[in-house]
Amino acid sequence: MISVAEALAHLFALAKPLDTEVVPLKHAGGRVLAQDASARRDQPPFSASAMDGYAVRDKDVKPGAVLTMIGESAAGHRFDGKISAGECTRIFTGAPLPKGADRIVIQEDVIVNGNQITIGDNLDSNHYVRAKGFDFRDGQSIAAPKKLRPSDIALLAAMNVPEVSVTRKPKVAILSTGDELVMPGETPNDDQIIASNSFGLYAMLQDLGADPRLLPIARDSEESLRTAFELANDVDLLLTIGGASVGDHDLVGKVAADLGMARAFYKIAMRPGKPLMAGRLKSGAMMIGLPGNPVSAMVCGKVFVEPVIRAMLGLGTSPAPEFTAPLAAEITANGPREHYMRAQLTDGQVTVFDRQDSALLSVLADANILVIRPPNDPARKTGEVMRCITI
Ligand SMILES: Nc1nc2c(c(=O)[nH]1)N[C@H]1C(S)=C(S)[C@@H](COP(=O)(O)OP(=O)(O)OC[C@H]3O[C@@H](n4cnc5c(N)ncnc54)[C@H](O)[C@@H]3O)O[C@H]1N2
Ligand code: MOO
Repeated sequence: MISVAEALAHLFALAKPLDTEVVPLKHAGGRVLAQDASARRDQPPFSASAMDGYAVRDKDVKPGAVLTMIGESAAGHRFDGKISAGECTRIFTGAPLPKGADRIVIQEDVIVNGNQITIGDNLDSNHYVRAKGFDFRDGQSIAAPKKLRPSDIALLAAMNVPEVSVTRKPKVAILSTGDELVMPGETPNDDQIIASNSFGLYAMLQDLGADPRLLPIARDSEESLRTAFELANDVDLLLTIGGASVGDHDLVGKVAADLGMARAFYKIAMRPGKPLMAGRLKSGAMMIGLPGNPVSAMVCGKVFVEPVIRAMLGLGTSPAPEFTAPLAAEITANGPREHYMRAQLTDGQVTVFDRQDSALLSVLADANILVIRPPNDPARKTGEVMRCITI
């Protein structure tokens, strides 16, 4: 059995960044920017008022001073003239600052009488002017690679960038295997259960910005598995679930090998997740064979599939980000496999759940972190600091 770190290194060797495509901005949220995007103008493109009030010359501003209004500057409609000594214009938020003006006095600070204003006694020192290029300059860029958040999309729009180059979404097929499985909503017989982790992985992949597809459940026969593998000829990654262990009906490894899969590894010193396998299929796609136990598949999704998808998206090769936090209660020694334990982080303290069987999805749903225990980690006392990842 290889270590988790060795398995990740194998996976990163298989997962190459995908090609790119150009998409309109409204479809770019959550995608990964593949080429730097540069502003096509200054923002604001002119010195602009930050408030509703009066555009004035700073040197004319004194409590009690009377200024004559010679026009108006509104957003989208600048005042074309020039302000001279003793003059001002009405101005609104976002409007271009007229020539000659270098300050806004807000309307709350003046008394208006016809076309004259009198400056009040309680002025603040703020000029309320946003200089040309105050937000960003023409040519300023957002550096790739970057997963585009809503705030990035707003910035790109302001930069007058209508479309961006992004990494293609990885196409991922999810294949559940087993005679015992039916789809949610179907009527199982007495010996059957509902396929679950396939749906959890589908949601995880959607969140990551991949393009997942659920294949029909394959039965525990070589023929059914072969047919299902063929349905995944066009994908970047095939995730199989179950049939990975040593039982008589665990046929995934054999069928994959028969179909020409070049295996990178099988079995890792990890709990849950021991029978994980990976390799390259004849089609060129990557395959990751996940263990069937629901929690094992989901934990392997977090620890292996998520970094693989990030690598395919061009976001680099790094494991799930870790942090540390102290234990709220003691825990017993770990066994020989690196253990990813379901736990709850509350008020900065970690409570590791007692029940860690890899069939317990309810315990996974109650957890908000996984605590990582190295092989043979000794018993740990309250307050000891543990490595954790968010789930
Ligand atoms: N003699 C041994 N037995 C087992 C070993 C071992 O080393 N020696 N390893 C155990 C470990 S650890 C794991 S993990 C499991 C993994 O086995 P498989 O990957 O072959 O998975 P299955 O046997 O097909 O299924 C296990 C379990 O999970 C349920 N399952 C499968 N797919 C789904 C799905 N899509 N949704 C929900 N539940 C699913 C399945 O019904 C089984 O209950 O092997 C141990 N055995
Ligand atoms: O390695 Mo298995 O995934 O413990 O249940």
